Amino acid sequence: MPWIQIKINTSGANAEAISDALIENGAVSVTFQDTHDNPVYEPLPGETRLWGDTDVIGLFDAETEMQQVIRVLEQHPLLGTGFHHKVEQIEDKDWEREWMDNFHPMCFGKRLWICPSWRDVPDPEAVNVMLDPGLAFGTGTHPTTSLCLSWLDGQDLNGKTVIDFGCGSGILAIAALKLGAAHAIGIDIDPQAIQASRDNAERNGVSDRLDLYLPEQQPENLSADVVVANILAGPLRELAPLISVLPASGGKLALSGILASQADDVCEAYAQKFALDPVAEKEEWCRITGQRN
Ligand SMILES: C[S@@+](CC[C@H](N)C(=O)[O-])C[C@H]1O[C@@H](n2cnc3c(N)ncnc32)[C@H](O)[C@@H]1O
Repeated sequence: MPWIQIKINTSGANAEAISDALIENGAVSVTFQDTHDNPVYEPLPGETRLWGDTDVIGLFDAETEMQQVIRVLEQHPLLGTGFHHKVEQIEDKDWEREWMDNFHPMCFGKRLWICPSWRDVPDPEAVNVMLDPGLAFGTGTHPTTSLCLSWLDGQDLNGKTVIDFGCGSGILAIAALKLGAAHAIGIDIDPQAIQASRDNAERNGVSDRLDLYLPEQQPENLSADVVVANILAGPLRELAPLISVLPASGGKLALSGILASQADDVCEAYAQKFALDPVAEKEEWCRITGQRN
């Protein structure tokens, strides 16, 4: 079946918002592509973001009234009337392959790389996590995952225990183990996430140091030196009584999945038990970190 593709050139900072607008207007998938086709995005030290010049490519069903979609997109504050775009009809292809071709190794912080498991590592001396997200969330391309990865890279994790609450692909737990943590626990409500985390742990040779649980299987009185939870603001607030007691006294906490506009609400739910750091932001998302009293 043929498809209609719209390609919009933008900055890396605006790419996620434009992707959301395409999905809201009926795109069945959206991919990001470096406009200049660099095989590997090389961020400046300490910087983690999409390419400066990014093509956002939305794929629509062949029956879609594209002129109507374009009229709606022209109302978007980041696009405007007559925004620059290219529409073309394309033949069906192997979309899984297409997605894999567009997922490149990415660097977070100073030493951590997330590498698609089907690619070569750019730097064998770095801390490399080989990842295939399968059906789970967590490739590193989302700002919330990226905020958590760069925070983990900045921690001294040597010999520490880490809980990854909402582990998805296992990306944060596995990164923590590769960065020196002795033991990690991943928890997720989605059995496919547990499976993806297990596969990725094996791929990275850390499965003997990663325990995975659905919430109902989770042992009582779990505690760790470091806890990361990249879920959404609502569940983070709701689960604050449970998540707050996971870090041991003096232990560290990082929360994400939170829009910057929701930061105050989430901070309020954790402020009693934690000395909170300044909130870190990336695009419209943020990360809250702190140390347990
Ligand atoms: C945004 S993804 C984060 C995945 C990965 N940790 C990352 O940083 O990319 C959130 C994950 O949390 C899981 N999740 C959502 N609510 C949860 C809950 N109440 N308890 C445990 N996991 C939850 C979802 O199934 C999903 O895999």
